Amino acid sequence: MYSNQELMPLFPSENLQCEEFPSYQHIYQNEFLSRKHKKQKEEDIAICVCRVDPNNLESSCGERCLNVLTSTECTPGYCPCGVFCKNQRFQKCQFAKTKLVKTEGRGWGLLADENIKAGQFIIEYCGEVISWKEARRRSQAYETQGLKDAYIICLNALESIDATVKGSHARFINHSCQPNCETRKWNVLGEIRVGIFAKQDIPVGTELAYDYNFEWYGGTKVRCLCGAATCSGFLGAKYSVEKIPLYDSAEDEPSLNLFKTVEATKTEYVVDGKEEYSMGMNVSVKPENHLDSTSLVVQPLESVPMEGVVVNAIKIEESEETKLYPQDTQQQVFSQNNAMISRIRSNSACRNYHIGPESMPKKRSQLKSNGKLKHLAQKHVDAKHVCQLLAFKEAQEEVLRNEEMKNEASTQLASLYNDIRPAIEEHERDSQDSVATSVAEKWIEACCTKLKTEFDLYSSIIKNVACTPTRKPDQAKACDVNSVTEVKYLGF
Ligand SMILES: C[S@@+](CC[C@H](N)C(=O)[O-])C[C@H]1O[C@@H](n2cnc3c(N)ncnc32)[C@H](O)[C@@H]1O
Repeated sequence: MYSNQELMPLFPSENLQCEEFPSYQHIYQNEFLSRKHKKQKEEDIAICVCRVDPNNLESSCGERCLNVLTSTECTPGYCPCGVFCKNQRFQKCQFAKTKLVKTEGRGWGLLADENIKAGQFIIEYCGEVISWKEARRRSQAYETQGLKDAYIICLNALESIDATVKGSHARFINHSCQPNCETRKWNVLGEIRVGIFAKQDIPVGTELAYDYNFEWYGGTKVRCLCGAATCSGFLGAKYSVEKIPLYDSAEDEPSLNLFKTVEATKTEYVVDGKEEYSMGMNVSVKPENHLDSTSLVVQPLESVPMEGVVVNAIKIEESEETKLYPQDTQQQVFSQNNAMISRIRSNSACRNYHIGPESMPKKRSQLKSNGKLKHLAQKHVDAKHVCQLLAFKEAQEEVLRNEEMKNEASTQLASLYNDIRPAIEEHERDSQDSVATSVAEKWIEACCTKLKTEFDLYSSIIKNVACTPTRKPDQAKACDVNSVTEVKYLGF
């Protein structure tokens, strides 16, 4: 942490007329460059169950409010606490008092101008909301222009906030490896916003700092002057930007067919005759209350057309095996059709749902020991082919019945996909953060039905293959697999 002596408060933040002072435009809310600000749909509004306590008005929508617990601000007009609601801090710009200071070696910084309590919302990190691609372009351009300070942080998997040209005072908060603040993401009227929150009680006059390693899209490596005993040496930190994994908590591992692989890199430097190193950067943001850490703030590959919508790079091996496991035509259409593995963050809990015909998480078993992907083509047993091998009519009928149910569920899922595609795509374009809960629920239900019917089919096949007498392969081949009734029962 910085001692007060190291800091030189020059003037209160409202007095920005100073020759030295960097030129930027002060803004009070994010400006969206590549899309419109999202309009919250009524069905997506999360309404808490808080009640106003007439004896304690300050307690309305406190820490036990359902919305607060899920890092969602209450929507005016919908909150049962009405004007007494305390959960609209971003919306009402309820910032702590801060002051700009000139630091030694670290440019400008932001100081607490009042005692701040642990957990308190301090200020919103505002700027221009841009795509990751634009962030990368700008970052390189700023570097080329020789800009020393970097102001781009991650907002979500596809977007960043750039406070270089336009921003709030949060742009002046410096990095510390032992920070007194942290960034948290909040859902405010359907948009994700980044706030700086106190990690601990912060006495007036203390410089505010958070750990950039979780946030920052810095360009060149900068020697860290935070002075902390645990200082990592450089800003921009644990993983190099180019090698950030796209981590999806639902899959519990980086998905290799979608994103670049992770490699913690170590970049070596010689500083003051000593060899030092920095490690790459991590860019996740902790949600309020640390309920989970599903925020995905990573760099998608160029080839990913939009968030979560990927061309499934499935390689189908041509072999005898494919006769027994022909690809389900629907599955193929889906795969070729940019199978959508969409990340839907529910309004409330930053949970991730997968939406899309190929919605099943990839299992660890898909990885060979050498780290390469096994062929990911999902195998679908040809039930009719299996029936050829079964000797009993009952067994064949059971398998075929289950197959029919599975096919029905697949067809339903396919038609539902077409029904909800516009809704999904609209949301993907608008924010990549939320899809109407009703859409997600419909989809999840259909996915579950399909999974259940698949399970029933495969378990009936396993059961019957294990328990029913089977035919010899040559006898089986002679049968007409399209009609069960024509199968001759040989009865072993
Ligand atoms: C978001 S800006 C912070 C405000 C900046 N100091 C200014 O004057 O505008 C980030 C930049 O501040 C500088 N900086 C922040 N923390 C630092 C630290 N601990 N050590 C050295 N430089 C730091 C780096 O130049 C970094 O690119």
